[in-house]
Amino acid sequence: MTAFEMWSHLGSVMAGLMFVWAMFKEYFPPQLRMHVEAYARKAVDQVHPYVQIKFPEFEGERLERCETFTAIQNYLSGSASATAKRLKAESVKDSKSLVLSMDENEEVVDEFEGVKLWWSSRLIPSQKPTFSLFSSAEDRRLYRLTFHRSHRELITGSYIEHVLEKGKAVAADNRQRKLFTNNPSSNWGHYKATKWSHVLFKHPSTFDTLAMEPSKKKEIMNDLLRFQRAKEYYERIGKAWKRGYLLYGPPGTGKSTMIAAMANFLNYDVYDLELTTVKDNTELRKLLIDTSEKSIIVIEDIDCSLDLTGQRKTKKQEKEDDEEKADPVKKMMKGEEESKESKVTLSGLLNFIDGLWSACGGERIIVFTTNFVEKLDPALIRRGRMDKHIKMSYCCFESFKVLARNYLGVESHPLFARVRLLLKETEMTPADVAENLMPKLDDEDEDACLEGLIEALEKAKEDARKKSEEEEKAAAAEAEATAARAMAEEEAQQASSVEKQENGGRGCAEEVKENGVL
Ligand SMILES: Nc1ncnc2c1ncn2[C@@H]1O[C@H](COP(=O)(O)OP(=O)(O)OP(=O)(O)O)[C@@H](O)[C@H]1O
Ligand SMILES: [Mg+2]
Repeated sequence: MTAFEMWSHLGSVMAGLMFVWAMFKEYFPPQLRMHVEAYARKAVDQVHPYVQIKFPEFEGERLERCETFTAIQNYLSGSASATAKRLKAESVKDSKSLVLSMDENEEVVDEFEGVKLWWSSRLIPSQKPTFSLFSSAEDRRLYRLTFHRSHRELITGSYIEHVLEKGKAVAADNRQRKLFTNNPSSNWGHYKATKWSHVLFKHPSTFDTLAMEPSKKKEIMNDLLRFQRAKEYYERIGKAWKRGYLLYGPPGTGKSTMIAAMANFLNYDVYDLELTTVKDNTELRKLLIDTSEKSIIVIEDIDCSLDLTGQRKTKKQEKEDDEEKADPVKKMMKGEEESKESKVTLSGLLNFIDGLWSACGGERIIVFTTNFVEKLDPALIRRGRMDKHIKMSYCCFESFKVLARNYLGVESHPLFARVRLLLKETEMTPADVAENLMPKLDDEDEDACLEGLIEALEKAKEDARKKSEEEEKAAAAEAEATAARAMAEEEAQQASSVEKQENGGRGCAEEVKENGVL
């Protein structure tokens, strides 16, 4: 029997005595009875000065697993595995490793701000009669917290909150991260259908393996860390706990790789939002509300997903609209066509980023990627919406060194000097450099790979030189053609003005003549 069960027993005995006392109290005069009652209660409190709180595993009419219970289980997993003698290993939903919790009737001691508390685990047997010696599925577990009544305020005020917060943090560290993609809304109505489908997120990219200028990389990592730790700051300034990143640069410079590295660094889920399958702004809103905290919401190639640029109608569109009004058949056909297209608008997206998102909890990062930053509407990427603009550029020597370490395991090599020079003179994406560094044959060593890369760089340099020569030639030819056109136009203009003068002279003469006649 544990110490607290002894206390509980003593408490029950005292309660029993109180009951007996109540039976006989009728025989005592009221004045005396009040005095004796007060003394009796004080005596019970003296011998049992502890308060207990129960946290059941299931709650509500539908007996859903209580989040508080799971948080306590996670919180206690550390101290339970260190001190409890009998443990239970359970695979908790979304957890990547087993959670160790104390077995029934075990007890662990915890300390908070110098105050000692006791946690125990209990099993409440099912009410239904059973002949099994083992616990049945109907049995319910609970955690019981016991503390001295003098600490009631501290425990109910801050300790329980501390336990839940820490428990959730343990769960977040231990959780299996997921990559979500949105389902077409036509499937949403189906039985058990969800707005998002997920797979386990196991991308190997990290900031360590990401090829990028070290100072730029450090800056991004610091920015992410600052964001992650800034819960109180965002609360204080009254802003939603969110941050927007715009990654732009040519294809193959590592935009998608960077998103994976961010997710691994922050331990967040990733929601890959495919805008072209989202029918309208209402659907967009529903999807975004359905995302969880600690997540990165990604919209790749934003310039291709939507016509986010010119929102105003052109003259041609206005004319078409007028024609449609006059012709109902044309209007119907256009309606069908439009319904096939995405009707998510720039304003819908901006409303979400600014307003709605702010209302649905915090710790979310949104990342937009594009190959053509200049095509984007300035309203979409202004600071505040997209807080940080990150340019992903062609491979520099520092980036190459990271790739050489990743792909070949070499930190330095005599051929590095040549690579450095060539990378300064030509533009090659990290994706192409990586491709060239990858051994093509089993027996290809680092020398062969580096030589292959040098060859590719030299070829790229030569191609770029030829291309620029051709461009120069084309530009010169174009300039020549323009000059010739301009000269021809000038000549034509001169000829027409001479002709006019001649005609004009004749006109005057005729006039004079006519005047003369008059
Ligand atoms: N900066 C980088 N660091 C490490 N690997 C990179 C980097 N850039 C590209 N790669 C490699 O090239 C491949 C393609 O890169 P990634 O998909 O990230 O490019 P992207 O910029 O997203 O291209 P796109 O604009 O076409 O989507 C990656 O799988 C990765 O192996
Ligand atoms: Mg990409």
